Amino acid sequence: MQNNLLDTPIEYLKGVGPNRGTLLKKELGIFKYKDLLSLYPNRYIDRTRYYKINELISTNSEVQVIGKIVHIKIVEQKRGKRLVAIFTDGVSEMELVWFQGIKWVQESLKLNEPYVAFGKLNQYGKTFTMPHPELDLWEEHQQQIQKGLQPIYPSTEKLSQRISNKSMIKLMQQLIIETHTLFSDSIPPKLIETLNLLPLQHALIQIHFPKNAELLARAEFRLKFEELFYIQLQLLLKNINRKNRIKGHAFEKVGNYFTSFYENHLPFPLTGAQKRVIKEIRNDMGRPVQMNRLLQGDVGSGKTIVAFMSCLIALDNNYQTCIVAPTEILANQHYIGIQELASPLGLEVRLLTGSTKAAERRDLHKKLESGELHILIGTHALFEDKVKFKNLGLAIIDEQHRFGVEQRSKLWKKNIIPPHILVMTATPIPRTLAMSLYGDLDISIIDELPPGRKPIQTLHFFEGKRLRVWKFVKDEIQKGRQVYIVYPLIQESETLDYKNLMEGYEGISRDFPLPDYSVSIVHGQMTPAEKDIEMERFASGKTNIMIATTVIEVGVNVPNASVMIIESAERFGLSQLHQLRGRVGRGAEQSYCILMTGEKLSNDSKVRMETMCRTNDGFEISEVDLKLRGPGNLMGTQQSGVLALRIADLVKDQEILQIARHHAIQLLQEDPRLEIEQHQKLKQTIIELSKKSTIWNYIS
Ligand SMILES: Nc1ncnc2c1ncn2[C@@H]1O[C@H](COP(=O)(O)OP(=O)(O)OP(=O)(O)O)[C@@H](O)[C@H]1O
Repeated sequence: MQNNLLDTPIEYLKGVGPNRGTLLKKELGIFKYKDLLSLYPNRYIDRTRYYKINELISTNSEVQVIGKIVHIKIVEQKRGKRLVAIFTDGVSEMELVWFQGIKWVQESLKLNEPYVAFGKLNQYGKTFTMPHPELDLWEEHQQQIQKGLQPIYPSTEKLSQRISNKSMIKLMQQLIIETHTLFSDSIPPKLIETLNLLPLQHALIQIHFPKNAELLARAEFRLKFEELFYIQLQLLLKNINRKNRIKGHAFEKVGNYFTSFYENHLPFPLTGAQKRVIKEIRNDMGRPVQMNRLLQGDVGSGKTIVAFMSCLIALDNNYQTCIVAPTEILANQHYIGIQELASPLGLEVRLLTGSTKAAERRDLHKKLESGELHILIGTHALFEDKVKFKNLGLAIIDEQHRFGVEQRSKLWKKNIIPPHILVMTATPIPRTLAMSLYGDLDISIIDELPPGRKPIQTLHFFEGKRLRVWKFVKDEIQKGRQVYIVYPLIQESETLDYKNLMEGYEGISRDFPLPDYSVSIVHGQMTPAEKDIEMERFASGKTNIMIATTVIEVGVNVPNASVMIIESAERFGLSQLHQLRGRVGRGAEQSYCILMTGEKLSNDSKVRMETMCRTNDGFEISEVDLKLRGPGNLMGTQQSGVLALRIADLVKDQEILQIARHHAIQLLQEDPRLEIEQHQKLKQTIIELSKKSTIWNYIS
């Protein structure tokens, strides 16, 4: 579809004009013919069936009835006037009612002429009424082309006042008449045949004006497939292009650091999954092509050691490495973990965050430039221009969400040959989202937990059971364990009665008094140094209880902490709950996660609590989260461009997405540059899409 007519400004369409045109632009972002064409209906109403009045049963459903108006009256009541038309099909009667536009309607109604009345039903006593029906003379009704399922278009309050659904249908009919000869397929004929897809022209007509449910389903499939297929092609092409275009360091050498660590200093045997993933990374880094790999693993699956051993590959080839984390606490945790692994090898590991002192920074910058510094760990402070590596060979980016792409590319600019990139995610991402958001990256998954872990037991308690929970906590502390208690808010919300952290702190200090118990507290309003001191007190076992807000959500590693209590758990999203729970279960002891909530829970909250109690599998949890919250919310707004799908839905259309990805991969295996004749049209479409696509900008 690349004819100029489809690029015509929408106001030129017959029936639109400047005023409606402005509204369409403002309210629905429809600027051109082609934008209107892809305004797909929200739903459809079956207008193939005509009801007799004595067949009507349920109210609030939309029905159409054939009959004649035999009498019109105006009824005056305190609340105002209404126009009532008695409508009969020869056997029974019902009432058509108008509260507005009474004069105009009254003048236009014709007595004893056959009409089709369509609308929602109400019932008063035994009488059915239809307020503000869509009323067509039978003769006109028959002439309308549209007789199957009637589309209901997305609208807004403002728009519906000026363009009714009926007018929208007329506009769409007009548009299709004018443009349908221009729709031509970009999907290669072979694929259309393999998947038995409706040709584009049919699909577009059927999506707007479906003859029947079966054709509608085929049209939907075709258009959803096409949308997802094009996105997948763009992502995969991006990956191929990058591999062709962007050189990388070939780290062929397996040297002393890696070997010595593997042979002499491994703190534990690696799991099969860790070994497999390290191999994948090593293969990637051994080739003269930039690595762009996503490392996914559930909480506690052991990503840190994989990250560290990847660093060793670069270091063995005389290149530096860095690890970037989204928060200071997380950067700090990485620093502690990596430092511990690195110390037997005599590596220089440093931490750079917003709170690093000037003198420390100066020293760090110097060592970074001279190459004395091997592994730099930090926050986004690492992206500042002043930070200059001698030779950065690998950048590991720990992300909660896919953000910071521009910043990431800043790292590249620091080198002529860009570093290999390993993106780590703290939260498992549902497969479909991973395929869409990270479809341009190669993916490694650690799908196995270290051995000997006892699954965390998760229990949900209502507030009323508080004493029982406290008794349990005391017993666990008695056994030498440590406990986290997490609160959602720092300051009391005016509107909602949630636990306040400080109040909680006071309460807990009372319920768990010195000298038998000691309590640490960490929250967002403390300085990083204050947080560190408190974390350290807890980590070293000086305190038994850590009270915190979600600052401890990711990255905290205190194996002796075996109880996690989450207060007002209904306030947290699923992935947050799962992350918090992941702070326990890191040692050999049986661990517990206790979800405390108020008595009244929304349905969503119930599902969240049930899911948490049912499973420890982060991937399963992220699927439920995706269903509850939708892709946009799940991944943050930054991705809205990528996820602004016109017809497909990443939750409901997972199967179609997989088919689309499969065929996109297959097609590019045969023809990685889209060079063969039958793919030219497709190539053109993809180029056009990529020009304006947020996907493209977003990834580069
Ligand atoms: N193969 C293994 N065998 C035994 N213990 C392991 C193994 N791999 C990692 N661990 C231990 O498991 C714990 C969790 O590992 P790590 O901190 O790397 O997890 P993670 O994947 O980064 O999770 P999170 O994102 O929750 O921090 C650590 O205490 C680590 O020492």
